[in-house]
Amino acid sequence: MNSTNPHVDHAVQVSNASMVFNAGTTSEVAALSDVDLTVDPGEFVSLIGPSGCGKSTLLRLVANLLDPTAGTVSVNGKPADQARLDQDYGMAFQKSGLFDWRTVSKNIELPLELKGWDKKRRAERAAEMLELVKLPDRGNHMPWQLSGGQQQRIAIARALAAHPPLLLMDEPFGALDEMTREHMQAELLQICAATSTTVVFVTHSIPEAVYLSNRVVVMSPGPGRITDIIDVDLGQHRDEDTREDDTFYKKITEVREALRGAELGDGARGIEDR
Ligand SMILES: Nc1ncnc2c1ncn2[C@@H]1O[C@H](COP(=O)(O)OP(=O)(O)OP(=O)(O)O)[C@@H](O)[C@H]1O
Repeated sequence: MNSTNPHVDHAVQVSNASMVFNAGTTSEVAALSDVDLTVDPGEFVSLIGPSGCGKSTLLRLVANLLDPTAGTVSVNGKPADQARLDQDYGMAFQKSGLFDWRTVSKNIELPLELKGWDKKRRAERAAEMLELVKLPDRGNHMPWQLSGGQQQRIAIARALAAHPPLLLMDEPFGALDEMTREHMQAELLQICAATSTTVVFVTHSIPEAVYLSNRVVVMSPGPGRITDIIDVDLGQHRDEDTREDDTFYKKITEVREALRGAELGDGARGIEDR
């Protein structure tokens, strides 16, 4: 299944991290300032906040796509660069990032190839993942023959294919229609529960953050920082009825109020109430 080390206390630990782009120039941006965030193994944590508050930057630090200008980031108990080399996480970002010269199946198989899986096992897992994202007959298509939402589902299938211990997701469901989005949310939760996968998830949708998460991290811009962390406990077995629960609505209100508090004077740009 996955290689979560039960002796590792934290899946992700970000300590005193700051990120300044273009330091010392007229286009200097303090994207993150003094961010501390610890994510436990098996937890689902969402990052929410207005456009430009540093959500993607924080996720990119965890993925070791950026190095912080100050502070440290560790993943699975190792420095972030080592975790990247060890392929300790899967990623699904805003843009699908599929390779146009590989078929859909070959895209999904890519992380499995890197892990040395044999051809038969790779093909079986790719077929399983295509079923999961409800595109069972698209394996031999090229990515550019699919719609934007379908490409995004394939990117999610690829991120999940190797059942990595950690998933880093940046608005992965943003391009999907509402029904597919809710279906993917439910599937993601099931997979994560079955495989004890930890998830750090960036979203603009308050209900999505509340439905999925154990904790919702609220951020604010100028410079990007964490202003609130809200615990959510909707139980293990969330289903469609969960979305009608009083607790669900209460938590949505709590997150909305935390965002308002974080954004006083900055408006609620980019936050969806759906
Ligand atoms: N490579 C970069 N070079 C310079 N500035 C950057 C770079 N990447 C991000 N920034 C700046 O850092 C700040 C945080 O950006 P980031 O993309 O992390 O925000 P976000 O909260 O994910 O926004 P959105 O919700 O719009 O996706 C922004 O002001 C952005 O312009």
